[in-house]
Amino acid sequence: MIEQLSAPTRVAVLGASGRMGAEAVKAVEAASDLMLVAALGRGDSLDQLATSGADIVVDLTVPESTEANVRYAVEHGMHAVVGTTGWDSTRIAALEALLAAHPETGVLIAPNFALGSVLASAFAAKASKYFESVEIIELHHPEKVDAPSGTAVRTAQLIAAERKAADVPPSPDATTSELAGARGCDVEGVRVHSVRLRGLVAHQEVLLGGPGEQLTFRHDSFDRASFMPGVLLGVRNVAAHPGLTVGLDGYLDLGL
Ligand SMILES: NC(=O)C1=CN([C@@H]2O[C@H](COP(=O)(O)OP(=O)(O)OC[C@H]3O[C@@H](n4cnc5c(N)ncnc54)[C@H](O)[C@@H]3O)[C@@H](O)[C@H]2O)C=CC1
Ligand SMILES: O=C(O)C1=N[C@H](C(=O)O)C[C@H](O)C1
Repeated sequence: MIEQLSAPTRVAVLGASGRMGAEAVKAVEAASDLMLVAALGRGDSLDQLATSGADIVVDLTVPESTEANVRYAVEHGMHAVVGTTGWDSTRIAALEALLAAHPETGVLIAPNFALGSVLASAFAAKASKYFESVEIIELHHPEKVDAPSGTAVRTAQLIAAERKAADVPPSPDATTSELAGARGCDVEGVRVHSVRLRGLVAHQEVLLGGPGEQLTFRHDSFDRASFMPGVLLGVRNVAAHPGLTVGLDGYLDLGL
């Protein structure tokens, strides 16, 4: 009997010469169920996506271009797995409207593809309602162009939602005099501090404080290889999840 093999999923990577894109190209090439059909960089025409016959576009570019890239993919019937930062509420709303007109298309926006990071953020959010105080410290390599990190914004949003649902008051803070930036920035009521330091890749601590105790959730990506299992998970699952999914946890069974 001849075994019927299913055709590999055709994948295009945008931002293929970047730190993440280059790693994603290698990961797709190494996966026997996937076929890399396009690897595009800045200045390449998006029409190469359509001519490549890609089923799925992986966007690892820059905040200025990611929205147009994803719009092109959706309008041309391709699913998208997006790691690029910069997806604020206005962009998300516009993408949701676009997807409503393309109900069979899936888009995953994953602020962080590292499974440990996704877990740390989810656990920290769940725990945060039991503590008076919460602050986030994110630490990254000095080439990073945006601050705070997309992961920190997402973590703060998850924390804020948990604390709001549980009627937890704002974190106590008596500061009345401040050198600008000393207390970080405010993301939905959560203070976020950004460190940029040579030698780092991507790291985050969520500090939870209560009377006489502290609980810290820390995650470290020491290498961009840490993001690749999540990228592949996204690529393999996005077609089965039409509409917009924000956060890789949407494809995981965290039981939280
Ligand atoms: N979700 C996640 O787990 C992770 C997300 N990121 C995010 O991914 C993005 C990329 O990060 P890096 O690879 O470190 O940056 P990078 O600067 O090394 O790479 C970005 C690449 O995109 C290219 N590019 C810019 N505009 C383009 C366009 N219109 N079409 C095709 N290519 C274009 C640039 O020339 C560059 O090669 C950032 O937003 C970063 O925050 C980074 C690491 C992990
Ligand atoms: O630019 C980076 O490097 C990273 N960007 C993402 C973010 O902003 O959260 C994910 C990870 O932290 C690495």
